[in-house]
Amino acid sequence: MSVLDDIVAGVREDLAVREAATPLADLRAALADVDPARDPMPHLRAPGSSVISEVKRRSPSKGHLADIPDPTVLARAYEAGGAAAISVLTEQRRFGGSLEDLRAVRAAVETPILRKDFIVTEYQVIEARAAGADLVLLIVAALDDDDLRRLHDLASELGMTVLVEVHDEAECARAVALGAPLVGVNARNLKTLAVDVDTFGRLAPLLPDDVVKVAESGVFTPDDVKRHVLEGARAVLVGEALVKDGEPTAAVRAMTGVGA
Ligand SMILES: O=P(O)(O)OC[C@@H](O)[C@@H](O)c1c[nH]c2ccccc12
Repeated sequence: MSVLDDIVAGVREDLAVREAATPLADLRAALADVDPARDPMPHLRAPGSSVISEVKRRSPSKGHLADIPDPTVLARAYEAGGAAAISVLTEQRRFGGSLEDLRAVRAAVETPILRKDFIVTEYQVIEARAAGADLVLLIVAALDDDDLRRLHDLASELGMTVLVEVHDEAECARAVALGAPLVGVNARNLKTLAVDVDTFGRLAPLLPDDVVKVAESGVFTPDDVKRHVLEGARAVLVGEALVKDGEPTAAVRAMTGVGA
């Protein structure tokens, strides 16, 4: 079983527990009371690099990264640095996240919030919106074309923006066929978990000009951002470098507006 399959299997087990506790009909009813989704696209399309700053405690590849006892403190620091969006990992087993983190962060800032998880069912999309998420991640490698389309359309109907994640040429073609306006190229190979920083530059030319392209994983410095901007990135998604930086506001600011 690949690492991704393994993670998704755990996600499905945890999901079954939540589904038993909160029926889909209750979640749908809760949508009526939720703040409308915030649109990250104007900020992402603005000149110069944008940063999607991630709240990430640990990962399968790196293990422990940061304790983050109060994610709202980190989120406010990201917002002060000018983050275009804040990504909150909600996967529990491997990344130490939760929907509770997402709810707390959403209430603490005005910045659009991305639910970063392994979304494979409609329940998770509705759950994301009910928790306040403004964006959801859909990982092409984890979905067949029908599910990708269905989940993409559902998220859009709920007013959310979808970040479609690709890792290779074939997945790029699937994202293009979907018509996704926001595509993230993850430099981390989901089979080996190794980061290849050349991935973005290799895949970006396969995506249409008007697609907002996000370079994900392995971005540590403003120079890394500059390189990806020259390769066609509008934004970078950064986790490790920011959660380990003692001055996250300054770190986000230094990665913002590169190439403007
Ligand atoms: O910590 P990094 O190397 O800056 O990476 C952030 C982000 O790209 C990474 O967390 C990520 C990209 N796609 C994902 C999908 C699921 C979980 C995590 C991810």
